[in-house]
Amino acid sequence: MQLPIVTYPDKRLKQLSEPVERFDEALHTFLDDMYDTMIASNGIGLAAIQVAKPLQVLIINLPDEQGEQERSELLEIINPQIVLSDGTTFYQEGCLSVPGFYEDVERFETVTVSYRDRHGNEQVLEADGLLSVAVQHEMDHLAGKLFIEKLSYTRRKKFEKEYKRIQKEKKGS
Ligand SMILES: CC(=O)Oc1ccc(/C=C/C(=O)NCCc2ccccc2)cc1OC(C)=O
Ligand SMILES: [Co+2]
Repeated sequence: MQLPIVTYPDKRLKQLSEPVERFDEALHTFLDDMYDTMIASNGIGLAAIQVAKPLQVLIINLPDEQGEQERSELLEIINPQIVLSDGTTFYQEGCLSVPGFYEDVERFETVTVSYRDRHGNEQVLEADGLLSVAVQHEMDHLAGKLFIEKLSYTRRKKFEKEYKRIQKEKKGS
C-alpha cells in the first residue's frame, strides 16, 4: 500500500537510519509498500526515511531503454556500505522529498556497494552511470542528507527562494 512521503523542510529527513536486524515478513511488507509509494509518485529511487522509517533500506528501479520501470530490475538495498568509489560525475538530481526542484550534483562516477537483500543475503553491486548516482543519492538519505545540501552557497540560495515560491503555488496562496 502507498505510504505518505515526508518532504523538506521536515526535520525527520535529517534523522540517522539504523541498520536492519530482522529480515522478516514485516520487512518484506514494508519493502512492497515502499515500491508502491515510489511508483505511484513517479520516483526511480526511495529511502525508508522518506516514508518516516529511520531504517537503512533503499530501493531503486531505473527505467529501461523503452523508459519502462520493470519490477524485475528493482533493487532492494539494505544496510549498504560503499567499499570502493572512483571518479567524479555531475547529474541533475531530483528527490520525491524535494518536489519540483532539480539541480546538478557532484557524485563519484563509480561505486562498489556491499549490502543485504530482503532475505539477509550478502550482495555486492558495482554501479556506474545513473545507477551510481541513484545509489549515492539514496545512501545520503540514510545519513540524514538531502541533495540540496551538496549545492554551492549561491545555488542553495537560489533553491531556498525557488522552493518557497513552489510551496506557495502549491498552497494556492
Ligand atoms: C513535481 C515533482 O514531484 O517532480 C518530481 C521530482 C522528483 C521525482 C523523483 C525523483 C527520484 O526518484 N529521485 C531518486 C534519486 C535520484 C536522483 C537523480 C538520479 C537518480 C536517482 C519525481 C517527480 O515527480 C514527477 C511527476 O516527475
Ligand atoms: Co531523494
